[in-house]
Amino acid sequence: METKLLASIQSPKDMRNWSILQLEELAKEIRRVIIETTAQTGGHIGASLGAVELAIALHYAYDTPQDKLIWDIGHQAYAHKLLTGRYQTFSTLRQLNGLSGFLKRRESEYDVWEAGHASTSLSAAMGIASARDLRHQKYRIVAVIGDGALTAGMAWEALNQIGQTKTNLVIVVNDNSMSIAPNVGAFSRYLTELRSAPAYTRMKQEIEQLLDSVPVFGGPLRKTIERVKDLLHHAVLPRNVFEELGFKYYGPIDGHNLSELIPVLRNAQLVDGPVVVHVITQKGRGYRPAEERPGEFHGPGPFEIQSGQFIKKPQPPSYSQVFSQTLIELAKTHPEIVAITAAMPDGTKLDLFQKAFPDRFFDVGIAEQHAATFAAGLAIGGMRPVFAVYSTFLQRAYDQVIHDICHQDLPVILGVDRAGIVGGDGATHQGVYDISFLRAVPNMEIAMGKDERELRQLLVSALDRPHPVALRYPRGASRGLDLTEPLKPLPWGQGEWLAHGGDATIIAIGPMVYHALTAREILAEEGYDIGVVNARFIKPLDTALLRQVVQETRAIVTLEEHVVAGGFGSAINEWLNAEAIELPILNAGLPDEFIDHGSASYYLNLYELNAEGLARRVRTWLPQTERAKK
Ligand SMILES: Cc1ncc(C[n+]2csc(CCOP(=O)(O)OP(=O)(O)O)c2C)c(N)n1
Ligand SMILES: CC(=O)[C@@H](O)[C@H](O)COP(=O)(O)O
Ligand SMILES: [Mg+2]
Repeated sequence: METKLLASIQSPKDMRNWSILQLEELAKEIRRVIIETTAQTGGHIGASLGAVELAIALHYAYDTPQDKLIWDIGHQAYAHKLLTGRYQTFSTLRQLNGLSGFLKRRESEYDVWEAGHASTSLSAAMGIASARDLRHQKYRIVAVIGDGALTAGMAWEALNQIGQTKTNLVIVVNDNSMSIAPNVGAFSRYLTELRSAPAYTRMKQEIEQLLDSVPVFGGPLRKTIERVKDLLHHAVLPRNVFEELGFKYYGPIDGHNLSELIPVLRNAQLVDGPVVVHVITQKGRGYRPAEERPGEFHGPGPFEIQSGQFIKKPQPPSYSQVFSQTLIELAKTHPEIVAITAAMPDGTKLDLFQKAFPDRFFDVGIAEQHAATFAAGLAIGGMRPVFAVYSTFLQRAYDQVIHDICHQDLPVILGVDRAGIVGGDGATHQGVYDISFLRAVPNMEIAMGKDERELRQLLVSALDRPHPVALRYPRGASRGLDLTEPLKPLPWGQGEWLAHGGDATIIAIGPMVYHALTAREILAEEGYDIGVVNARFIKPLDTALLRQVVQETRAIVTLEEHVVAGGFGSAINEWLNAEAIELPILNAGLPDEFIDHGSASYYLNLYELNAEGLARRVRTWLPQTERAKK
């Protein structure tokens, strides 16, 4: 791949005196590198291809890293990575020990803000701007936020403050009219209207340029000119929402045209007060399959460049798919079932439900907090809301779960998707905290089946519950079990004693049960007698079953793909303590540290949570418990 220009850049400074033609050539090289790399590694190709010119123009117009460039989410910032010294290591994107798929402060001084979750950039920018102002510093700050991320309340909370304080801050609204799926909501519709009013904006810019060209001789005349401008705004042109909130607005601007972008970004820096630069881009720009199928190319796995076909081994359906298909089956006879997503119809596979029941499906945008309270309202109104949400994004809605769903004890079902280690997205996206934070909330019931068959059964059972229920299931393919048998409920609150064992019993949750069963076999060959319990329920615990287990076993091992702190094992510890049962207990789970990108199987092995690792741990631990007794 010929990448002469890109290879010559060690830092953005190296391209700051280049011509527009050279920059356009650079954009082509960057696109090729993004396409060829993500074809191997997978990753957020669509958004990143759409922001190539934007990244070039920003680093060209601003004196980064002295000036602070903040990217919302960070999934669109591959060009930023390539321009800031990471071209040589770019092939390690999202791989274990390689570059993060998002921004990482430890990776580069150009990565001012780390994210992964949406809509944090404006608050962060406002915080940095306040610190700058309080410390009488002079650098510039620019935040890039997508139209999707602008559907979140948090972004508006920040706009509310920025518009009032009038600090110097530039916000680039990167508008491609897409979230992961097509963007939704009234504000998205409003942006579309703004997009289609270029004549309005041009006219306004022309008037302002004309007035700006009048020489200013001091205060009174300047005031008059400002007044004329204001009058013009009101008399001739309606002010848009950003202007009403106190921002100067430039746009809409072609986000792929460097000759347009660079001068506007430079102008924006000169304005006293907050500015919005509204930039129109195309998701997947420059790679036909991604332009044509932007949803599929938001964050795919590896693909074949020529055909745009994804390279996928045939696999059983994902847990998300099983969840959604089961919900569809149930919805046929339960007209009260409605499904909710917060901007993840594809990832949660609720897009299938949407096709089957368009009127009973709601995509509320990147608005997990609203989604949770909206679900509570639906429950009050007599519907049976099912909010399918990634474990990591449910974190956003914690207060709503406590205050709106659980406090009122409403029968909302949370489909907690991506529960466990997620792989390439890494630390910001791991679904490894939800047991701890949900378990603490009164009325909440939490379950996780050992496989997709149990997921289906648990969903049927959850429908009969008069309380909030969280059903956890992992990312990726299920086990491939036959799912043709008629749907029937599981007895609520009951675990499954799969194997008896005197030396120790492993009490596991979710698909970890299968690792426990294999560990039992490995240890059996060495003479250990190990039992296995499929707990199924994290809350309430099946205490009747646990009481029998503790009478037959000399030690307990808990196993979960979740942090140990406050997790499933902690629930068992609490119960043992409450019952004054003195048995040695080993809590196998994830440590108290953020877990970076890398495959789930790698981390399960590293933390000795897979069958071999668990067998190793039990083998070392059991003799210690015996010694301790003596
Ligand atoms: C709180 C939260 N919810 C959901 C997501 C999943 N997510 C990642 S990117 C994205 C779409 C963002 O759209 P936009 O900001 O317009 O950026 P684009 O991809 O279009 O460039 C979504 C929903 C997330 N990262 N954070
Ligand atoms: C950036 C982001 O938050 C999403 O695009 C996320 O990466 C999707 O994850 P899945 O691949 O698990 O759907
Ligand atoms: Mg978008």
